[in-house]
Amino acid sequence: MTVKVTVTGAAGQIGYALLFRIASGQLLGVDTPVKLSLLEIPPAVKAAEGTAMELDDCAFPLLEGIEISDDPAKAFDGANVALLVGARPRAKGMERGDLLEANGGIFGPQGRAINDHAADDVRVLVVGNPANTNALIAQSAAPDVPAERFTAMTRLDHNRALSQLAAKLRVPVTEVKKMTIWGNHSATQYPDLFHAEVGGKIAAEQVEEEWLRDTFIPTVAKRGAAIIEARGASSAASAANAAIDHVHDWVNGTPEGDWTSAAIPSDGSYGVPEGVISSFPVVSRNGRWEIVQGLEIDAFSRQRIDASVNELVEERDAVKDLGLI
Ligand SMILES: NC(=O)c1ccc[n+]([C@@H]2O[C@H](COP(=O)([O-])OP(=O)(O)OC[C@H]3O[C@@H](n4cnc5c(N)ncnc54)[C@H](O)[C@@H]3O)[C@@H](O)[C@H]2O)c1
Ligand SMILES: O=C(O)C[C@H](O)C(=O)O
Repeated sequence: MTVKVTVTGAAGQIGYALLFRIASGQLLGVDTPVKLSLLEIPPAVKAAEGTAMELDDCAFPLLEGIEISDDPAKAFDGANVALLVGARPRAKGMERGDLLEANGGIFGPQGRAINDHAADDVRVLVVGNPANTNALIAQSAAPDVPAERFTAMTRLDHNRALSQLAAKLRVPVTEVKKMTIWGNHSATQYPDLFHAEVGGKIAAEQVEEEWLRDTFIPTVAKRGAAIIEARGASSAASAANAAIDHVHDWVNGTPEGDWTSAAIPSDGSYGVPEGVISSFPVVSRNGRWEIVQGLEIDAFSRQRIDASVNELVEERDAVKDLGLI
């Protein structure tokens, strides 16, 4: 059956890195035909049309059609997968409240359009920052869609953590298992090496304590800013790659004996207040994310998880005060 994938911010740099991979079958598998729906704001529709021309020019066997719109109701009509990439970036002099409010004006209406027009099985991944709280805004505007279908992306942080650890221990990334990113997709996130394993042994026991605390955690947590500094623009191909990984695993399942990271609505696990969209260790079974249960959390990890979750609670309270949820 053909799957309709809606991508917002389709003319942006992540959109450009994402759409061709979706159309080639990397999002859902090489047996699944896709229809793409591109949502943009009016001044960027022409650029989206240009990208659509290039998609046509690839003659992808799986790509059954492309629609372009500036109307969320049309763009999400019948969507099975919604990738919410377009967001309002922080401008000079903008306070955090202004940023949350500006994004509320995007993710509220998009959430409502998903509620009213998307397919019953819609799965939503929010990439646009601040991703966790934007996902919460969209979710609260979509009361008829099960809350668990709204997720935010921390898979890029997860992949960054895999790569940093593998380089440190000089092993292939495939040897690193059970990595976890906890909390917010922000500099407070906590990449956890106390449950990660390399060669079947706990990763934290294979690195120096100082490296873990003073190099690994800040390198992963501040990698987004380091990329902006180096490239002069935020991560795009790696962000698109992580979005592909997230949806692919959500739909197709995570491998046995391992887990991944995704920001999903909390059920109260690990002391994270219910409803907050926080990153957890997760597996996907039968098309649903499940939080990995029963991990022991020591004092070091507890403090860091709490710091990031507190930031999420503050963001939630701020958007509540603004009437956005
Ligand atoms: N979660 C993550 O790991 C992660 C990683 C990298 C980037 N990001 C975030 O992803 C977002 C997109 O990044 P980018 O580099 O593609 O940005 P970009 O500026 O290149 O593109 C954003 C696009 O979104 C469009 N847009 C804005 N408002 C829209 C709306 N209401 N509806 C539809 N489209 C809209 C813009 O016209 C633009 O084409 C940013 O918020 C960025 O911070 C998140
Ligand atoms: O866009 C950003 O602020 C950075 C981005 O979220 C990233 O992690 O690369």
